[in-house]
Amino acid sequence: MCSRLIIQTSKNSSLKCLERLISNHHQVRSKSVSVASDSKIEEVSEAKETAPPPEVDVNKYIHSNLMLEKNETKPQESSLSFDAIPGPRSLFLISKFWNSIPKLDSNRVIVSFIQNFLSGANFFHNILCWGGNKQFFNKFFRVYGPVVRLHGAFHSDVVLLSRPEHACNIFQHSNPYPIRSCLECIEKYRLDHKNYEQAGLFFTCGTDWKILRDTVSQPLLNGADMYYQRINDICNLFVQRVITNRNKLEEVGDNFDTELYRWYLESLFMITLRTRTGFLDNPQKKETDATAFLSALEATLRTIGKCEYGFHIWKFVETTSWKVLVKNCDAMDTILNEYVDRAVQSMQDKKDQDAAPFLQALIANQKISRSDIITILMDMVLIGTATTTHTIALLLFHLSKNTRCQKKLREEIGRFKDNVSSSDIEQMSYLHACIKEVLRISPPVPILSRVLTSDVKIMDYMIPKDTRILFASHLNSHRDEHFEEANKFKPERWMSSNADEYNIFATMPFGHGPKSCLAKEFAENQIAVLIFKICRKFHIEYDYGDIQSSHELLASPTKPLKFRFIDL
Ligand code: HEM
Repeated sequence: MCSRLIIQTSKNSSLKCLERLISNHHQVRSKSVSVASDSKIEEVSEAKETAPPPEVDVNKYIHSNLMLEKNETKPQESSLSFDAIPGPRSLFLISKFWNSIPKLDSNRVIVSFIQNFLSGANFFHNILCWGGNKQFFNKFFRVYGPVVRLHGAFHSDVVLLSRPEHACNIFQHSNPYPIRSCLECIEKYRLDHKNYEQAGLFFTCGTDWKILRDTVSQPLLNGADMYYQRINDICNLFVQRVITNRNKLEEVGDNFDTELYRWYLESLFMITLRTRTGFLDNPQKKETDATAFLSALEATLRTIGKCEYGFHIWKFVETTSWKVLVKNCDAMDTILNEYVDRAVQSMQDKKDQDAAPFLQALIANQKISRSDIITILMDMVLIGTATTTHTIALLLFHLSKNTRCQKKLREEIGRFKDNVSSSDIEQMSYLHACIKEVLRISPPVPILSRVLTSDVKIMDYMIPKDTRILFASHLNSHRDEHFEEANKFKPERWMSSNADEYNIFATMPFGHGPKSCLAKEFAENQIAVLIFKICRKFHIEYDYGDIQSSHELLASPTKPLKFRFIDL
């Protein structure tokens, strides 16, 4: 599996810069680059080649009822070439020009630079990845059909897909170590700026990724189970803040999204580090670690969008956005290190073997370094905050517009005592249906991305290994062919006896397969407890029109969350 690429350069360029150029030359993020001093550049696969990947039964990721086209499951037979896939002709012509350059120009470093800077498909990939624009995707599919190819310079093409059967085919052909390619600015921050050995769970692949993932998943759930009482307390604190912050009309201000961030971070650090961090402390007069962390996080989430869209100029020049990103990530990194130090110290002082199972599991694993612990926690902050709070905001909105659903949910919730346990939450089937439904209508991560690890045949087209795939899964949520009255908020659909017949590839809010969201259960549980507490206490209204999902890089609600929380 080791791919080797030797590139000669006559220029005496900076090694660091070359590393970047070469690693950017390829989309496959699993590889690292080492630079030889004799001006030869070698790319070597970082994956531990000696350890073959374990056999994985791909069928377990595929829904039993799923209808596959016969020719897509069989070994590849006759097929149309990759070049036959339709796509914008202008990109095709531009790519023809750029693809001819290596033959004319011996200086491939410059070529590599230009590739990254001007690659048409990279540009589109950056815009579309993680969300892009719904109309943009729809237009491509309307004009070119269900399989669209965006030609890129130097063969860096992107294929756009959306149909569930195509997703099934992609995931079925994925190997046990899938690769995704996005959020490159965070990857660069960690590898180049912080000089960490690994970029973190979200970015790594191969056996390194498997070690991180296996170490983290179960202890995260154990931590949540162990600290249920404290999760209750943190939600109660949040409800208390709502009561304090409401105006005379019982309406919260337009900083309610930040309030949700506070709640999420307080819960996350309680569960992972067994530490109270003070995000919900009142009043927040002076600057504390919590307030500094929160403003750095908000700035980071804003800046990630600026860095990721369009051309990635920051790969070569320190742009303003890049500097802002570094400053704020550094600030979070410093505070996170302090939190971890405190948690470790407290574990040692108390000699409490059961404390912080999450942190203990990480520390106990010799293969996990201190920087891995930081990147794991940081991924949970960066990915978990936006997705979890987005889901809660959109669910509150749908409940406010569907008073029948709100009433039904309250009836279910009323059957349980206020201090809720994990088994109570498990029994609340309508609450779970509401969460599933809001994730179907407005998935916080609307686009899934993969880099193909083998050739895959979609319809009659053969798509080669290493091609980037963007899968616009959110489009299916709004198609009546997959969900009756698809645009309506109908939690009941998930409780009917027919619910099993929905195609699992028609809605994938947590992604799919081995690299799907590692915190699905954790997130659903956190959301459930907070919604439980809110609906127990308040009737919810919203007077400012329709809140939708922004479909940006990390989706956010399109309107201020000025809910009315009316005492029951
Ligand atoms: C409603 C809440 C959430 C949604 C909808 C969501 C969705 C997703 C999606 C779509 C992916 C990419 C999956 C793929 O490519 O197949 C992902 C990955 C990931 N999510 Fe979540 N997520 C949520 C909450 C969280 C939370 C709370 C955490 C952390 C505590 C988290 C941690 C991660 C991590 C670490 C990954 C990368 C996993 C890997 O590469 O192995 N997510 N999430």
